[in-house]
Amino acid sequence: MNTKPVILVGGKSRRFGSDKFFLTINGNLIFERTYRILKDVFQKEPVFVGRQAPIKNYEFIEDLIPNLGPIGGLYTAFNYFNTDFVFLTACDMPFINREVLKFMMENLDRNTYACVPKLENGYIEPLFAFYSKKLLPKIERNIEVNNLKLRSLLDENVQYVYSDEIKSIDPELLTFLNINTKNDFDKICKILENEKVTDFAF
Ligand SMILES: Nc1nc2c(ncn2[C@@H]2O[C@H](COP(=O)(O)OP(=O)(O)OP(=O)(O)O)[C@@H](O)[C@H]2O)c(=O)[nH]1
Repeated sequence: MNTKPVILVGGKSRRFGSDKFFLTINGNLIFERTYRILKDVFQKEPVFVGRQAPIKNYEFIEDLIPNLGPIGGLYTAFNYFNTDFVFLTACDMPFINREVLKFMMENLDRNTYACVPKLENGYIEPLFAFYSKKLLPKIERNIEVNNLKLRSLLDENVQYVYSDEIKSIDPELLTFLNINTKNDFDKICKILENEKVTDFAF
């Protein structure tokens, strides 16, 4: 199935306090790791959505409507790319797991509107998920009424990938860790020190 991989980079990093896009771990930019995994799995260039290009050699597109949050990035991507699906992820998730992504891609139901991880506590992970182009009219309606939660797109025809399946690949569900605050960043550095992450080669 034709999928465009998208890395969201339009956030304000208010809680973190400085631009998360340029965040490095052990001297390596997090987004470069994400980019490489997406490129390998989808066999096409990912695109960064949400800001003007701060660096060369990557494709960046600005949000068509600024300050809507992740749904604005999804809306922009569907307006630029005529693919069946967008795979949406964030620039602040340092441990995304290539095999989890492959598992989702290989099991993606072509008729679903979205394919989203669902954890044991019922929590879903809309920033590591596939979205069908069929959702575009709903995205437009929701933006019009200022309903900006990605979760509000997920009320019908959703394919869930459950945590027992994901845990068999990524036992600690590190894929979904994201960095919101400096505290989160410290925790993530500790996880690396303890070598819990086996797939963290840059
Ligand atoms: N394209 C785009 N991406 C966004 C936007 N807002 C947030 N993101 C991205 O969505 C992902 C999750 O962002 P959040 O942590 O929820 O928001 P943030 O703005 O980065 O951080 P806070 O200001 O602390 O909420 C990150 O990859 C952000 O770059 C937006 O308006 N447009």
